[in-house]
Amino acid sequence: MSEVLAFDHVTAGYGNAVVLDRLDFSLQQGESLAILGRNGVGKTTLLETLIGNTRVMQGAVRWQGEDITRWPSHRRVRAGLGWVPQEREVFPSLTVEENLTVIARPGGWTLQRVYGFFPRLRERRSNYGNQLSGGEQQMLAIGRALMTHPKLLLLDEPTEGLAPIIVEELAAAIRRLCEAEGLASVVVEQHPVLALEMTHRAIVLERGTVVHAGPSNELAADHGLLEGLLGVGV
Ligand SMILES: Nc1ncnc2c1ncn2[C@@H]1O[C@H](COP(=O)(O)OP(=O)(O)OP(=O)(O)O)[C@@H](O)[C@H]1O
Repeated sequence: MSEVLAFDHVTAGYGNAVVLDRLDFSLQQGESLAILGRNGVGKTTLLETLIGNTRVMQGAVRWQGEDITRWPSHRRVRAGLGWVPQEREVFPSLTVEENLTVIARPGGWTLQRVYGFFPRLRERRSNYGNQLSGGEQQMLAIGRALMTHPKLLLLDEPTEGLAPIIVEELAAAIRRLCEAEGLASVVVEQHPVLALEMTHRAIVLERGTVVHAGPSNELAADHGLLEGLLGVGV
């Protein structure tokens, strides 16, 4: 396995406000990583820094051996970073099919392949974005990222506000994308147990820095550590 993504001592934030403080982590080819931590520790900011929406004051972000720290977002997307934002950002007045095709580029993922992956989107292909349930919107947001042919999916709280049965369906789809399609992923998730089920490795943030890094299954099995780091009763 080779390293595809690395944060080397990254200090980043918004304006003069520092949120990530000399943060280090790396990701191997095909690996999925959970970003855990209490509210406000910088999880979303880490994803925003990966896609190029923050100010990096120090350190470097490396993707497939290249220093992308100063690259604009669109260049990062072209280089294989697939962004699934927290707000889903589905276009409300476009149909499912238009949402999928509006930013599509030629490549391995076609409309039919996305529909094969999410049959529910095929059924809803003529519905407008604002007629979809939360779960369908999330599928559409992932489908839209797939249409940019990512090598790494960045998922910000993909199951937020969804019914438990949809959460299970989405978590299974995300796992399948990693295992069957070989996509790497970085997942920010409020539910640590679910996040650990979905990923190979996890890091835990506190005040913008990594306080724990290790295999997801080991952290999931260590209830005392999990509770100490995140304050969750499991
Ligand atoms: N656009 C922004 N401009 C200025 N400060 C911001 C911005 N977005 C987030 N912050 C601040 O950065 C800090 C970290 O926020 P972030 O959303 O990254 O944390 P988080 O761990 O994802 O939190 P949560 O679990 O609540 O979503 C917070 O103090 C927040 O107020």
